[in-house]
Amino acid sequence: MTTVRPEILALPKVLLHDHLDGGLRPATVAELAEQTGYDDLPTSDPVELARWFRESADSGSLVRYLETFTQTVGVMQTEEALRRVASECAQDLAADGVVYAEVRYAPEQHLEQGLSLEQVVEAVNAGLREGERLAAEAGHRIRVVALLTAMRHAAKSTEIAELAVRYRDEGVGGFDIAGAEAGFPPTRHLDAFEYLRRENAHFTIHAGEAFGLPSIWEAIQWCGADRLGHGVRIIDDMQEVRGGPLSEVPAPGTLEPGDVQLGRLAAYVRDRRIPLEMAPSSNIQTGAASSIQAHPITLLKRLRFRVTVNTDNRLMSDTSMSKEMQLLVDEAGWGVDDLRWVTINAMKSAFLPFDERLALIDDVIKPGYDRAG
Ligand SMILES: O=c1[nH]cnc2c1ncn2[C@@H]1O[C@H](CO)[C@@H](O)[C@H]1O
Ligand SMILES: [Zn+2]
Repeated sequence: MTTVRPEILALPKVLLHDHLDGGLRPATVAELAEQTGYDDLPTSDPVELARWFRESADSGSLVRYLETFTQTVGVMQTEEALRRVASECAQDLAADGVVYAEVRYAPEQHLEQGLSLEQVVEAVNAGLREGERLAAEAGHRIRVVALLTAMRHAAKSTEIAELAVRYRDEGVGGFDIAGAEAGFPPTRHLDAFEYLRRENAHFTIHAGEAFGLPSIWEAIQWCGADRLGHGVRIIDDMQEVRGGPLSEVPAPGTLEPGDVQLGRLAAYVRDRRIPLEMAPSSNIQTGAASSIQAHPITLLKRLRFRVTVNTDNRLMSDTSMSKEMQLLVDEAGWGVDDLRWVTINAMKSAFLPFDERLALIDDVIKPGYDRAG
């Protein structure tokens, strides 16, 4: 059990990778199931439900981890449910000190009871706006932008990319692909990515989580991703100077920068400042990393890759931005300066216009960290 210290809770945070359908309050899952007639939940007790999600997601396999989303997606099939989940998401993030968040979800997964893609996007947007307003009334200012995800095993990516462009001035910041990685390379969706580039739109790709370097390479060099979802496996393209591949070093997080040599792809990712959206607890659950102490994020930070800290799925990992930060402090030797650095990294990497990113850095993030001393 991680105990979050008040100093960490008070820090301003920026969250780029958080799934709307991975962040429901357990009590809301139970209530929505009741209201919408969903009867497949393993239990309706919120405490048991919270444990069920965490334990089921703890499988060490991305595919089994993803099975738990059947339950959350199952209760998010009406406008009212989507609006409520989005509103609570914005409020929960704000209460955790998050000042800017990009929250993603796959509109194509919310059509089971007859909603259109547009109704899904508009219901989520209405909920996010309501959540921002309620958070501000409670004394926490937050800005939340939606990212639209297409599922990599499906064939809707061009349609979803068009949806993201259509709503880009109404609360949608960009596009993503997610789902099981092995067998579904990002190049399957090349048409969608080429369309987005022609439209000057932004996108991130889940890559290098369950699957290795080829998926990272495709995401960047074929698809042109602005950012990588996770990208943990980039360490497979790094060598220990005197030894073998870093992926075989038990605790790469403890190596010094001088001990490490980068391959061409890793060097490219660092040279081009490609943001890595890492989520330590989630990466342990899916088997992409073995522990917080051994997580490559600490070495990558020392090597000055553009790393960011994220929650991925707060419900499945029983986590929050504050908990992820506290874990890195307690188990990987991070200090407040490191947290400040990754927070500014994240804000620089946001799918928001440059002047707005700068304003949040100068007016909110830096003063917040200065106050923390
Ligand atoms: O870590 C992850 N890797 C890949 N896919 C994911 C991860 N977390 C969630 N999703 C998938 O994204 C969908 C839309 O939000 C979720 O329904 C889940 O299937
Ligand atoms: Zn994710």
